Amino acid sequence: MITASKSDAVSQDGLLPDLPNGPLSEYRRKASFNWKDMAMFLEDEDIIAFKNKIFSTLESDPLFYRQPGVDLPLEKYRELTFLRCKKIFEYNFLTFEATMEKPQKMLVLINCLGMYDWSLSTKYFLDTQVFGVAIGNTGSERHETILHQTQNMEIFGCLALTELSHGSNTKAIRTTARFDASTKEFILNSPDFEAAKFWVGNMGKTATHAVVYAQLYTSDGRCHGLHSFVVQIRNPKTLLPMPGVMVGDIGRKLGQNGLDNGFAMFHNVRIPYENLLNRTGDISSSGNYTSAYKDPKQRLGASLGTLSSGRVSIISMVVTNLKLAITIAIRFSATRRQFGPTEKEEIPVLEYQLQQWRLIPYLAAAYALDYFSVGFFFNLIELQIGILMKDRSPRQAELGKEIHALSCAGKPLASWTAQHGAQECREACGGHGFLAMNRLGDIRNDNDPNCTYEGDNNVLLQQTSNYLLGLVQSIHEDNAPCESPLGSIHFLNDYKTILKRKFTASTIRECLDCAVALDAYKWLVCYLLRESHDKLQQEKQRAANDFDARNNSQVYYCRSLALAFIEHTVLQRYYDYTHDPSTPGSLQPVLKKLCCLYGLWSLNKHIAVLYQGGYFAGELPGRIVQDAILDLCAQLKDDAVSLVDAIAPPDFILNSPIAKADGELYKNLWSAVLQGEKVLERPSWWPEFCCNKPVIGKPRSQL
Ligand SMILES: CCCCCCCCCCCCCCCC(=O)SCCNC(=O)CCNC(=O)[C@H](O)C(C)(C)COP(=O)(O)OP(=O)(O)OC[C@H]1O[C@@H](n2cnc3c(N)ncnc32)[C@H](O)[C@@H]1OP(=O)(O)O
Ligand SMILES: Cc1cc2nc3c(=O)[nH]c(=O)nc-3n(C[C@H](O)[C@H](O)[C@H](O)COP(=O)(O)OP(=O)(O)OC[C@H]3O[C@@H](n4cnc5c(N)ncnc54)[C@H](O)[C@@H]3O)c2cc1C
Repeated sequence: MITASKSDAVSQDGLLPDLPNGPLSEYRRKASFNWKDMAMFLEDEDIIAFKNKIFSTLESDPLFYRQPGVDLPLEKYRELTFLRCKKIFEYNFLTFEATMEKPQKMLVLINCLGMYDWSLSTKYFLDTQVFGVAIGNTGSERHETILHQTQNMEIFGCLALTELSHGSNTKAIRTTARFDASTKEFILNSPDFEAAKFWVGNMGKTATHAVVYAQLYTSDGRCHGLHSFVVQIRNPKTLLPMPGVMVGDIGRKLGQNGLDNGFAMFHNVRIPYENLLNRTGDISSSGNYTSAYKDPKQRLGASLGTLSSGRVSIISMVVTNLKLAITIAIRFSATRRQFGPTEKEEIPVLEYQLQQWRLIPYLAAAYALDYFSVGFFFNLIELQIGILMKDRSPRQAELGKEIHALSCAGKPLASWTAQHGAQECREACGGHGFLAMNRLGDIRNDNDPNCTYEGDNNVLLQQTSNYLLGLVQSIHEDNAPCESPLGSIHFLNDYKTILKRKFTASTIRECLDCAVALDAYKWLVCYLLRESHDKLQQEKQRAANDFDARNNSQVYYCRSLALAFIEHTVLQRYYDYTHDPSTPGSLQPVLKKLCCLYGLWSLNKHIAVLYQGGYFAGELPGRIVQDAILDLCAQLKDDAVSLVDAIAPPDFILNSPIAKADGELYKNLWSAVLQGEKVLERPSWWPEFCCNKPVIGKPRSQL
């Protein structure tokens, strides 16, 4: 193990306490790097100190005490989540000034609270950020008071776009907001129960205000499309519904049950006309409608633009889940022994090639996607600054489009990777992975809706492929370069040359250079772009309309294109980072291995297309890619424990007895089981067995 220099060690020790000795120590000794060096490379001192402050505050507050795996009744869980949310307001971990100084702290706070409990994190951020950002992005100065009221919890917010019968198809939202010139108000109506707002987080029990998306009608009866409005739905003094509002809770979900998702119907609800969030379209007091966006399609895009910030943040949230799950599975696998070369000696299950192949690629994915998520968040901040500064330059517009395209594929890639990873980790921990107290079930179930909310993954991917297909014309006209603010499409300028390339590596050793996977990805994206474009043209000739043509070009074409494109982007960014000369020499070898493993493992899922399109030929490419994956897993297995140590939260936050930092798997699990409520008591219904014996074959009357 390589150790830190003396001065580094001093600052590290304050921020990153030593991990306890125990059954994990052997793996820790075998690591090729110092986990503290890694932790301090991944995040700077200020961020680590900020995380420590959040974690230690929660741990020392009795309100945040919890027993692993305890299933609270719904009402109790909602109440507790609300009380904790209120406490987060009191702690005020992140002031406005601190956010402005270092915006990424917002993401850190979302994730730290999420690591503790996602219901708490989403509750808090739906109010303070999702509601707040929607107002900030699409409103104007006249809405500032509402933002202030949110910050000190005078009011509580939510974002209501989805309706009972429409979610993805936002154009078809049916709630109406009609301007009444006589009173200078909008009147909101839900035409019927199918147009009730539905699924809205915080709306079930707590929200007093909602950003409501509705079709705007002027008094001449013209519809100007989807706009957003601030609507008061409950009285903040009583939490009772406002006149004309029917609001309720949609009930128990598959996860995140501390959060109250709700519905609302509006019956002639009057709001001042100033409550229109007027960035994309405005109405004068006399009722004249104006908009800078003449094209209704562009206007729709602009009013939905605010969703991008949620999607970008979700990428980081799901990577956090992957980090939690993989920490649990790796620590468990390093301490769980099963079978061995001799009857006397059993080996940790992490020593099995099969276990390594199931887990270590997810560890690599956690590192690569984490890096992407943070960098991409900075890109979002740049976009946000432009929005707030009212930047109307072409670059700002292009940045919005590129972030939309990347987030519409980034969220699917990351949320699915976390979802599959959490399930693999659950199974990798065998039966103990299925015990609620070990938390893998909660991680999986709380992660799951990320595949759906802020846009269904499969629907969103179509936005990314649309963006790429829109570039085909410039690609064919050589004098119109493919350019974008973040550079994600620059490589398409070499489209024609890239398509002529073939896989040239002939040994496993050559494949261990990450550039091999990166080159293959460049070819894959170009190939899928060409094939998707051709497929779409063929379908257009065959199908009755463009709608059918597009739908029939998704499977194996546009969908794969969007995923390959985002995988390429993630890999390219991670490659540049791990190969940067400023990356410490002591960490570079392990980081490069992670990069290479993530690249080859992801690429391996496209192997059929690589053969189909002729980039791979013969049995060698497929074989050496697979052998290289196994080789990298074997090389990384002694680093795996230290790699999770560098990203794991403290035990109190991780909250999984099988994965505590001391590695005392059995002692911790046994003690958690014995501390369970009534664990050694006979059941209260014991006489049902002992006295009231059944008469076999004769059910008793229930009366
Ligand atoms: C600092 C931050 C902190 C944040 C802190 C986070 C905390 C995190 C807690 C999260 C907790 C979960 C909270 C769940 C909250 C919900 O789930 S809210 C509800 C979310 N609902 C959705 O996302 C609905 C999904 N559907 C849609 O967004 C859109 O309708 C679709 C599917 C993207 C487009 O549908 P369509 O009718 O086919 O329209 P389409 O013709 O493709 O689009 C029109 C144009 O607009 C453009 N466009 C559409 N959307 C956009 C956009 N967003 N941007 C730019 N352009 C766009 C299109 O690209 C297109 O442009 P052109 O191609 O014409 O140039
Ligand atoms: C936990 C949770 C919290 C939520 N919070 C909020 C919130 O705070 N505010 C809010 O407004 N909404 C919220 N939502 C709603 C969420 O945004 C929607 O569920 C989401 O946008 C998907 O819409 P939908 O449920 O109507 O699915 P649908 O659009 O009905 O999709 C159903 C299925 O059809 C497929 N499909 C649809 N269209 C196509 C197509 N064109 N091509 C191919 N397949 C297609 C989809 O892939 C999906 O599998 C939340 C949802 C959940 C689960």
